[in-house]
Amino acid sequence: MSTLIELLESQLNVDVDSMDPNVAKRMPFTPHDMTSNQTVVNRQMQVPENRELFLSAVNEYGDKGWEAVLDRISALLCAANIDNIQGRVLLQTSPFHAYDTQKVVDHARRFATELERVGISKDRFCIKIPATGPAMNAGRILFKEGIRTLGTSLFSVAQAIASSQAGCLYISPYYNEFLAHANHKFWPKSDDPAIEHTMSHRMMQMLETYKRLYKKTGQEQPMIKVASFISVEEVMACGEMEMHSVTISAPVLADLCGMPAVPSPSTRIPGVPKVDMRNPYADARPTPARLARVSETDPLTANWDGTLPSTDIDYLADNGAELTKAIEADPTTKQRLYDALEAFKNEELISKAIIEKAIADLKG
Ligand SMILES: O=C(CO)[C@@H](O)[C@H](O)[C@H](O)[C@H](O)COP(=O)(O)O
Repeated sequence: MSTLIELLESQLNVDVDSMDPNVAKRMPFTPHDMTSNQTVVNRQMQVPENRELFLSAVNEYGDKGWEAVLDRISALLCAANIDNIQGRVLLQTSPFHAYDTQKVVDHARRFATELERVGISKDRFCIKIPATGPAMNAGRILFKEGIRTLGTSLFSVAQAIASSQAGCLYISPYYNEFLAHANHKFWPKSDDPAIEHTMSHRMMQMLETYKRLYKKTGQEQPMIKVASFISVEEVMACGEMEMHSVTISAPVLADLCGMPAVPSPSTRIPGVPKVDMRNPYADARPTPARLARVSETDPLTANWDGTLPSTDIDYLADNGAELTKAIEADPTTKQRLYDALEAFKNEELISKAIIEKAIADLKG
C-alpha cells in the first residue's frame, strides 16, 4: 500500500465526482461509482473532446427540445465512462422539479430510458433526487419500478430517515455546504474533521440511526456516500467514521493519489477495513471509541436538546408534509438545500442556453 487513496479504498468505496474518463483512468484502482450533477454535466459537455458527442445529441434530439438533448448528452457521457468504473453511474434530476413528485418520476424514467438505450442497465445506474418531501415520494415510486435512487442535497437526519422510507440505495450528505467551495468563510476547516467539522455530528447521527433501524427492522438501509469535500483531511475522516463511500472531485483525488500513506496528525491512520458492501448494515461495527461522543452534539442546531428525529414519523405521507415541516424547522438544512438547488438551477440554465443555441444554429 503506497498512497492515501489506496489506504482509503481499503476502508470504504472510493467514487469519482467527475464524468471525465481520464479522472477514473488515472486512479491506481478502478473506482466504484461515478457521480454527477448539473455542474459536472455542464462542464463535461463543453470540453473539446466531447464536441462530436454534443453535436450528435443536438442533431438527433434537437427536434424534441433542449431537455431531451441534455438527457441524451448525460447518458452518452455516462456511456463514455462506464467501462472505467466497477459500479454505477449517477445522474441528477432537474433541480427545477425538486418540489413536484410527478416531474421527478418522469425525469428519472427519461434518464432510465436514455441510459438503457446506451446499454447501461438498471443495476449499473442510480438516479439522484433531492431530499425534499415531494421528491422522496418519487423515490418510493421509482423503487417499485426497479430504478434505484440516491437522496441528495442532504443535510439532516430527518432527510436521511425519509430517504430510508423512500427505499433509496444511497444518501449523499454534503460534508461542506455548496457556498463553502467558492467562499472559504463558509468552510469549517479543521485538521481533525471527524471530531471538529460541524457536519460530522449529523453524519454520525445518520449512520447510527440507520444502524438502529436495521437492527429494529432487519431491512437494509441506504448506504452513506459522502460528497462535497474540500480537503484531504475531510475525505480521510470518512474512513475513520466508517461511512460507506466517498465521491471525490478531481483536484482532491489528485492530492490523495499523490500523498504517501504515512500517519500524520491530519490523517488518522489506521482506520478499519471496510464493511461487506453487499450487506453493509449486517456487517456494521460499533462506533469507534474516539468518535463515541460525536453524535451527542449538533453544532448546526442552536441550543440542540439532544433529541433526534423519530424514526416512527412517516416523512413521506401527504406529499412529504412531515419532511417539509422538519426542513422548515431547521434553518441550516433549509438554507443549504436552497443554495444547492439554486446553484444547480443556474448550471442547468447555462446548459439550456448552450443547447438552444446549437439547435438554432443547426436550423439556421
Ligand atoms: O451529491 C453528489 C454525489 O452523490 C455530488 O455530486 C455533489 O453534488 C457534489 O459533491 C457537490 O454538489 C459539490 O459539487 P461541485 O461544486 O464540486 O461540482
